[in-house]
Amino acid sequence: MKKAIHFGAGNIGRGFIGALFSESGYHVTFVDVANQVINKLNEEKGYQVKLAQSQEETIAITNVSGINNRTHENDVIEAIQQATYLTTAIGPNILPLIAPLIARGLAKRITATEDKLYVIACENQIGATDILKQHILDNLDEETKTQLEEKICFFNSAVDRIVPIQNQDSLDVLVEPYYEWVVETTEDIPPVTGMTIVKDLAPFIERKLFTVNTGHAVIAYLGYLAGKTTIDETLGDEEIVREVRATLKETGAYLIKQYKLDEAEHLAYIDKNIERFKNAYLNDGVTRVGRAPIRKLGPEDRLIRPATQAQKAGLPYTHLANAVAAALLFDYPEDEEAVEIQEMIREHGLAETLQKFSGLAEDSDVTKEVIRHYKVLQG
Ligand SMILES: NC(=O)C1=CN([C@@H]2O[C@H](COP(=O)(O)OP(=O)(O)OC[C@H]3O[C@@H](n4cnc5c(N)ncnc54)[C@H](O)[C@@H]3O)[C@@H](O)[C@H]2O)C=CC1
Ligand SMILES: O=P(O)(O)OC[C@H]1O[C@](O)(CO)[C@@H](O)[C@@H]1O
Repeated sequence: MKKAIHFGAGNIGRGFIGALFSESGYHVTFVDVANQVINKLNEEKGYQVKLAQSQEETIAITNVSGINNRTHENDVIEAIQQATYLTTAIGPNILPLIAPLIARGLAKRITATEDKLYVIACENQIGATDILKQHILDNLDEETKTQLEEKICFFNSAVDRIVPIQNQDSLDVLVEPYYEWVVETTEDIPPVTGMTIVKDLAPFIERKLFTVNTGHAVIAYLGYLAGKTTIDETLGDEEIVREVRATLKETGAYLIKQYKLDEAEHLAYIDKNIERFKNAYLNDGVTRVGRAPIRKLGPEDRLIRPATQAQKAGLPYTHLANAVAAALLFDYPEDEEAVEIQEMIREHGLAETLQKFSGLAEDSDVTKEVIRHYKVLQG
């Protein structure tokens, strides 16, 4: 049986990527630090993926097991020897932490087999696999690096499926029915059900990140400010729906210009995604979708990059600036990054905060527009 090793047995790991490998006839070894999940995977050897929709539909996932990478490093290295695919869905900030162990597994593998291994990071981040690859290379000597280039293939990808926080007592995962997994390669690679291959990922990942993720983030931050709990509840507020659509028209104008997209098709894509967000069966919390605001306010991420790109192209970005202001007001005390932003604003002010986390010059037009909106939202 073909094997895949997947880092991160969380929502996307079990509910999307691991599930697709299992459906494609692979044995999936999940690697995670969550002992409870790993033990359950080894005891139950399967779980259900439940579709968040009115009619009940579940998919049985079989042929799975788990390894705890904190306590069983050698087992992870062994599993890397056996795998055809190595994937991650672990969070962009965790990639540097798992890279040293992956590097050890790859160093052993390239001396033992000519078989190719395909590495794909499935994270909400532009160039996540390139970033993972760099962290892996940083842990290898020059000779191993050269051998690695011949035998290990690294492909960037875009992953799109909404998977909310789950009941932690069960391995079962509730997911939205829709999904898209786009992988960039020109090679012929072993087929995986549900994987779409493209030669150039840039338009796909930017379209996805700056529509699905920008839209979702706007709802989360405005919803949080309005005292809402879930995404669908927030979208019951027509004023917020208008603001989301206006923001996505701004990212859309940039995407249409940059990638020569068909305008009508892109507007339909925006509408489709707003409908996806309204799925009440997901019961998706604004604090999950708004999580990790420092990452979300990063220069290349879903709010800042479309704003700075729009500004450079002479396109409007005022609704994006409003979204950034709302993100700066996300003071959820259980989110470490939200707490850090609030401390930074208190101690150093807004302009310095945006300079530090978003790479914006303190006197830039985007910064000025964000500060203007911040004052309005703050009331
Ligand atoms: N949930 C969603 O709807 C979507 C999430 N994504 C992306 O997928 C990635 C994963 O997101 P989720 O599955 O929602 O997160 P999650 O929190 O459900 O899963 C992450 C898993 O990684 C594990 N982990 C954390 N640190 C680790 C370490 N050092 N070593 C091994 N395992 C570790 C955690 O225990 C957890 O099981 C993120 O990059 C996210 O942006 C992308 C599309 C949709
Ligand atoms: O997973 P992140 O990057 O924290 O952001 C949450 C976002 O990603 C998703 O999980 C889906 O791509 C959405 O639910 C949301 O837009």
